[in-house]
Amino acid sequence: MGERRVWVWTETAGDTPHRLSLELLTPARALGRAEAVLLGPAGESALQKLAEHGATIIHHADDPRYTQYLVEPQVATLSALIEAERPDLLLFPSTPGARDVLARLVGRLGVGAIANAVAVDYDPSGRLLATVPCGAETLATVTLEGPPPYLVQIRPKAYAAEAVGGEAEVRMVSVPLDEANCRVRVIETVEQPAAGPNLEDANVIVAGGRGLGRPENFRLLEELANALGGAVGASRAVVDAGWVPYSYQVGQTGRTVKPTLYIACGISGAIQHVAGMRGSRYVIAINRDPDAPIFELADLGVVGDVLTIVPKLTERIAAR
Ligand SMILES: Cc1cc2nc3c(=O)[nH]c(=O)nc-3n(C[C@H](O)[C@H](O)[C@H](O)COP(=O)(O)OP(=O)(O)OC[C@H]3O[C@@H](n4cnc5c(N)ncnc54)[C@H](O)[C@@H]3O)c2cc1C
Repeated sequence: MGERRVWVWTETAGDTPHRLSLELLTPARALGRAEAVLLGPAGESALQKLAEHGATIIHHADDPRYTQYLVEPQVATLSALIEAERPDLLLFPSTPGARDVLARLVGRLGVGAIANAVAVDYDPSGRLLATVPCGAETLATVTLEGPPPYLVQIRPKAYAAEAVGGEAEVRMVSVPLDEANCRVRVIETVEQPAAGPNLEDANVIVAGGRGLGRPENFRLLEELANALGGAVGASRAVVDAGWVPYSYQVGQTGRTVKPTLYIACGISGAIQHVAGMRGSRYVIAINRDPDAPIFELADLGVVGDVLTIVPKLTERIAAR
């Protein structure tokens, strides 16, 4: 058997590859020959960055319609490429766009896919193994039956992006783009301004839940986060209540974060919340209910009123 071909679905943010796609080049390199697929305009620096992170081949198409229209043209071209080249494994980042592409590929190609994986590997017999969290405490190892290609979507920060240096051959994709697939046009994109560091990049996250009582009390978390150089996150309960924007939400239907320190303030610790922050190195929980599930996972638990404890903590940290 020749070297495995592992493709990484690449999205770009501005003129740089999305950080989550760069992360996936790390397992791709470990499992075989890492190749990137990038559909849409991209500058030399984006291609260079992919090469630096270990892509040896970049399948690239620079037609602007790939980004002017939602996923259909990308899916049509990617499935034609897969049929023609038969890669062994495709890795997708956990972005909304990649989720959409993955689901449509499953329908088009009739193959299975694994979503939400935190690790991917092959066993000595060549069987694909992916590790997937099932709830807060359990990790399952799953595989895909049948012949490749296998499709696996990986969670953020499951792997670290590594600039290993290197050169890549850029192969321009020759699949013609069919106008019939250009049906859903992007009219406008609006970036929601976020204060403080991006949640996914933050080393410290101070997250708040319904225990804060009122939206105005999020100010206390902002002050603590500022003192620690961190970002503010939230549970879905308070996002649904309109206290903070969706961009703050941590959990199964929000962001997956992996900071060094996660301070959960007035958050009960529902499994859907824990799914998004269980990878945090240290967890401090402040909750007035000593039986709150969040304490099962916390390295340090403080039983008490978050509205009293957080300002004191901020004061002490700011005084240092
Ligand atoms: C399909 C699905 C997806 C979901 N996705 C997500 C998701 O992505 N993220 C997410 O967070 N949730 C998600 N949820 C919702 C989740 O199940 C919980 O409802 C939610 O996480 C609860 O938020 P909370 O902890 O803020 O509120 P609560 O569960 O109401 O907990 C509030 C906590 O605050 C404590 N408290 C109250 N007052 C104080 C005080 N003064 N001081 C200290 N502590 C206090 C209470 O003891 C309690 O533990 C999802 C649910 C479903 C069904």
